[in-house]
Amino acid sequence: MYKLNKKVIVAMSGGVDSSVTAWILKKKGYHVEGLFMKNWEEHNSDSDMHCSSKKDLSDAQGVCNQLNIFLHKVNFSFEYWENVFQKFLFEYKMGRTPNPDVLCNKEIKFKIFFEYSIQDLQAHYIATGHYVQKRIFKNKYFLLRGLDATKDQSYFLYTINQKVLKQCLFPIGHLTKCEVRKIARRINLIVAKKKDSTGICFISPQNIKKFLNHYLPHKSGNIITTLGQKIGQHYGLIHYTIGQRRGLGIGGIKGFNNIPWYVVSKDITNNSLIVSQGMNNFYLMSIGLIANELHWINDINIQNSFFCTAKIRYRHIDIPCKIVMHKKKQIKVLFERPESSVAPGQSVVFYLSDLCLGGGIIKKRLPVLK
Ligand SMILES: Nc1ncnc2c1ncn2[C@@H]1O[C@H](COP(=O)(O)OP(=O)(O)OP(=O)(O)O)[C@@H](O)[C@H]1O
Repeated sequence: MYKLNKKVIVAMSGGVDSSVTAWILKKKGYHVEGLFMKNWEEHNSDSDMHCSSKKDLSDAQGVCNQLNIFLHKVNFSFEYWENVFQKFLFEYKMGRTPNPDVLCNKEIKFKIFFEYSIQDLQAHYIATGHYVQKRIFKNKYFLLRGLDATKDQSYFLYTINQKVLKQCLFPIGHLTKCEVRKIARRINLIVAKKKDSTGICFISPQNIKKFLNHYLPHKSGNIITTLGQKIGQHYGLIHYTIGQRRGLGIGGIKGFNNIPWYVVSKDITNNSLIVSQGMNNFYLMSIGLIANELHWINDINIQNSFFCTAKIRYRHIDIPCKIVMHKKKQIKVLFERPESSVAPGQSVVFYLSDLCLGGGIIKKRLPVLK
């Protein structure tokens, strides 16, 4: 018997998380169908640049056969190209560090994937294998961090809205990755031992440099210190991010001590990379930031200032902070103590304990006063 005759479309990636998600929902009695989406056309890049969506599709199909559920396939590569990829490239071109996973969730998974499932496939819910949790209180929906702190993905989902959250299920959010793998092994899923995906949705981290080179004009230029001394050459500003230490190739320079060098800013006009020594150097430290493109999951009155914690990038610790209104549609985030390596373009996501409040895009950092 189907649970209350409720139909759920599970976003199946061919990975272990979404496969266990489908199994859990089926076991609970929902009418489960899978949906695999293709977001990238191979002819858009060299064949060795992208990870194989063919293999993922065949894994998703294999799991659906095992679980005896139907798998739909849909191609959103046009929408991905227009609404995610173009913005991703533009942000890189402007010297910022965008987060494609945040954009993909906002524009694809929890927008057109959602609409397609609810409207065209007439589902009551969609489900994904994200490590996040959902709660309902007084008819309002809340997004919580995943129970497994090492896998929590709420950072990537802060743009979700009430209407969508209402119809989303996250069946593995209260489990650890270890438990999910254990379930997969116990029920003999063909993907039980498949490696976790890393990096941008469709491209491995090893290929990101090659990939950006393929799409963006770039030229080498000078690496200069904050005092204007030329100390090396970079191979295209797009390849560097604020706070980056590795890959600069400028160790052991005559006249300088051995403290490591860090990227502190990019001078787009002069195509120069500005560096300074030490992770906590003055040029890298910020007392806060300005954020725009704000999204709040629940009603929050930002006219009044409030205290919470902020994550300035995925896998960064929570920073205690105060939020105050800045200009229209912008907020000022003031850290409890100065923080290193705030990178414009990244998302800043706010929490009250495990509750994800929402977030925005880092527009600029607020430097410490000299
Ligand atoms: N190509 C795809 N088609 C359908 N759903 C997808 C696809 N890629 C990702 N998803 C959905 O988004 C969720 C999170 O994606 P992410 O890329 O973070 O994968 P993951 O954490 O490695 O999960 P999985 O083990 O399921 O691949 C997946 O669990 C799945 O529900």
